Amino acid sequence: MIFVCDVGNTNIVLGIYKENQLEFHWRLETHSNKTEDEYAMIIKNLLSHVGLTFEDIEGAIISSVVPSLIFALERMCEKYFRTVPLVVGSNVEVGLKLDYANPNEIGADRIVNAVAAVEYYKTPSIVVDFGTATTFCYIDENENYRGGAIAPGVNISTEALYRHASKLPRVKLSTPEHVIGQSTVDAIQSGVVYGYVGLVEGIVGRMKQVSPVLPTVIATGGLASFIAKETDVFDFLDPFLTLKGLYLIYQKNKDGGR
Ligand SMILES: Nc1ncnc2c1ncn2[C@@H]1O[C@H](COP(=O)(O)OP(=O)(O)O)[C@@H](O)[C@H]1O
Ligand SMILES: CC(C)(COP(=O)(O)O)[C@@H](O)C(=O)NCCC(=O)O
Ligand SMILES: [K+]
Repeated sequence: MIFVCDVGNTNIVLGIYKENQLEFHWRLETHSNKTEDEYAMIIKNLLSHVGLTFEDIEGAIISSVVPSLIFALERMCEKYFRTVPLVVGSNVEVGLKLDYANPNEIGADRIVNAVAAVEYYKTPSIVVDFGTATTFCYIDENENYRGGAIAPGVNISTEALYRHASKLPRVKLSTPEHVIGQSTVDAIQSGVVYGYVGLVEGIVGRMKQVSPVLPTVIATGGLASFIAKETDVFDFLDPFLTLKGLYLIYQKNKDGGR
């Protein structure tokens, strides 16, 4: 079984692949100061809950946009799974041309998403990942990663509003009944939800305008299903795109590609 793990700024999403299928998946809170031992014990419990142990894990791959956790999770794999994990970004072949001023700068999650998009969907494509940030990545018809856009995420945008305006409360992320809000809470929900839908449709629309062929638009990330309910801009909703990409990269590299 193969352990796949994507560390985002809010959540760590992890899964177990067995015979090319994602058999189990879980979501943990990201704590950038947690140690390899702490994460190992959490994961030990999750595995045991589905009847697995560390010994069942034959290989591992990690992508992380939180640098301090790369080392901890690498150590965890070595110490508890007894396997050296592949880490996206360090000597791992992803099989995509990265057309970016400095390719080392690209978030590992964005690269992994692009790998999965190329494998599972028709290019050109736009991957929209709704996490702490919302990222948009354009992959052209020659399967080149061409960059994209990074916007403040849905939750942190809402958070900023409540933190910086004394009279505005923290509100639950929820679609209001009307765009014309009749209370402060309704008005904030309208601004956040419809504002965000506008942002997404706007960026995707502009990317379509500069794409020679109509791109396939794929949504992923923890908040994708929430936004997808409010717009028809997406062709596909694929919540596990990042884990799928990790498994593809694992397979490309497992036999000494490193
Ligand atoms: N099981 C879930 N279903 C729907 N939304 C979720 C779920 N778990 C977390 N979320 C939402 O997704 C957000 C995190 O999205 P994610 O893509 O994991 O972010 P990041 O990659 O930046 O850590 C959380 O803040 C939460 O609001
Ligand atoms: C843009 C991101 C913060 C998104 O991370 P996430 O929302 O998944 O936590 C991450 O991909 C990142 O740190 N990228 C580096 C900059 C870049 O991709 O150009
Ligand atoms: K992510």
